[in-house]
Amino acid sequence: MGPETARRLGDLSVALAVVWQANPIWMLLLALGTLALALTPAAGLWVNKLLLDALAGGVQGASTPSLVFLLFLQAGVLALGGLLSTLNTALQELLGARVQERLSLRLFAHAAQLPLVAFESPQVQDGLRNAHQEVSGRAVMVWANLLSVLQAVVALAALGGLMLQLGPSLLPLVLLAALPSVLVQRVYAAQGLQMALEHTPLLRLQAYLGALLTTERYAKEVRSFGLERHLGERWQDTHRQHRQAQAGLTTRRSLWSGFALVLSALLMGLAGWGVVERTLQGQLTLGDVGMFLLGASQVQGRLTSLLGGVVSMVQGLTHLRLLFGFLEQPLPEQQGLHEWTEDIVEIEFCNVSYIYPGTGDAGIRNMSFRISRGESLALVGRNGAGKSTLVKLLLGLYQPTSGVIRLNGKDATLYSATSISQRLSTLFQDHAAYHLTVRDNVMLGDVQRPAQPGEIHNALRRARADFVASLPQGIEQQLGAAFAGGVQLSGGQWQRLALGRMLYRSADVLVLDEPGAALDPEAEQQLLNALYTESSDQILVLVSHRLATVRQATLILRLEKGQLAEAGSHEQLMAAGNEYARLFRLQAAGYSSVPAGTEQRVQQV
Ligand SMILES: Nc1ncnc2c1ncn2[C@@H]1O[C@H](COP(=O)(O)OP(=O)(O)OP(=O)(O)O)[C@@H](O)[C@H]1O
Repeated sequence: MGPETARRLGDLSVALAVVWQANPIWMLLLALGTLALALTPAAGLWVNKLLLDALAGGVQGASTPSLVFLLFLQAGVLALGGLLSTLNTALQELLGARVQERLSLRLFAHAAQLPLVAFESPQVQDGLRNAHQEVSGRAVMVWANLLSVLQAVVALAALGGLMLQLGPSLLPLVLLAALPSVLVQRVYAAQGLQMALEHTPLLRLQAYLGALLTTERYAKEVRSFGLERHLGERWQDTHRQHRQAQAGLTTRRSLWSGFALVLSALLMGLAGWGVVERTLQGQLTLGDVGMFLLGASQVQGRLTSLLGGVVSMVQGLTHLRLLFGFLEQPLPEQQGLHEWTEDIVEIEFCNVSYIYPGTGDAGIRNMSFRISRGESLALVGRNGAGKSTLVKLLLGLYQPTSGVIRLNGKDATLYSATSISQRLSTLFQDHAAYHLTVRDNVMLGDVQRPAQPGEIHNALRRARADFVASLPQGIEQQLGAAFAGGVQLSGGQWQRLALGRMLYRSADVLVLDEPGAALDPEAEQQLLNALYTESSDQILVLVSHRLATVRQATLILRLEKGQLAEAGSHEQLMAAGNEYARLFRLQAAGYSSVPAGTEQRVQQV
């Protein structure tokens, strides 16, 4: 057995185990129903032959009751087949939904454990997209395909037995006639899958462009920049590329299928001529002719199902490999890592560098500093200086390329990232706006503890989210445009909720990346003043471009091109008189001076 076959068999057993775990009784019922269904074509055919022979005999005086009995028997076989098909379809749907649920949860759990840096890679995004598509009923389909193969084998054996009664050469001819179509199906199914895989990045781009045109998040910008047509054309371009490739495949498949059908009709004609000849010679009855005519197409149908079932099963397993391959991807080593259980009272970066994979030198280099409980750290610097990268390292979202991050003097890499992150709480620059209720937006900050209304109100009060009181349904108010009854908030209001979420979590370290992004300067100053005083038993980390808001920080780090350019308190940095001092004076002058003539113009307005 080759490695490819061995892997397929391995995948088959995993797929069947998944279905079994979803519901073993339904799985067995489906097997029983399918095998019972396998016997109905031969039974129908045999009753049909008896009926035709009885009718032919009737001319010479066959009994009416036996004819009626045979008619009822035929209707009964038909009805049984229909019932079994309906039952099987229902079982497949029910099983499919259960399997989808279980596999989706496994996929989400796996994706959640992937390191952020893997998540940011386009290859992983492609893999995730492909894997996500396969969680639907694919595993159940593989089981159904396997059953349909068994069903076809049983049905073929029964039908073949009947056909052999008509002569030895008929069955091989009929079987041969089904082969060309199956071969064409096999070849083009493989090519279709290959194309789907090659087109994954293109299809993801297409879906992304479609989302830009249809989701509320981008609607504002798309309209104000008039991007509808431009984005629509780019979407159409990706769609056209995929459509053209697909059209080529469809055309070739259709031509070959047509050719296969003609070949198959010729072979069937040959077999039919044999039956007619023997009937004319009196060797076969009218019932036998009827049995051949119906049976030949039944045998063809079953053979097509048999080979088609094998093809679909192999194809299904190839698709499932995309999912299994994703789930088999190694996750960061968690074994041997300790659970972090202490309060974090000190963070130390020792010569820490982090370079983004594949970028050469983007990231941060040789960062060293220490900050303790009750102190605050401010990160300042131009766009792209490395502030957010440093924050992500501190949050454990990235692991240092070199150097060590120490928490309370202990190497952070020896502890599980999840247990450390429970001690941290963050307000991200691009924080989420959950289109759920106000309560949800806050309590998502700590889903581990039961939500206490008092604590939610407290977090909202500390975040100065006073606007919640004026919402028609207070903290139960649905927010955003995604669902009915949602109230839309301003950028600053969403940010205050994100702040409430951060404060709701009782953390040792509070990290605020650009809290002033959506707050007016006064609100930002008030908020930070409160945080500087309220967080006396926490460590506060703040990223800001407004230097007025960082002057109270215990330690200010100015980053430049990924490196530490200046470090010290506000007073020390001002006394040093370098870039920080220059920028601070520049910003302060900007706030205090009113350009000449402005007052006069304002009065005129
Ligand atoms: N996911 C990423 N992959 C590759 N490079 C990145 C990634 N994120 C940031 N970078 C690069 O790393 C450098 C530092 O970026 P970072 O986001 O830390 O800057 P920043 O100081 O937070 O900037 P800003 O003030 O604009 O938020 C930049 O050169 C940026 O291009």
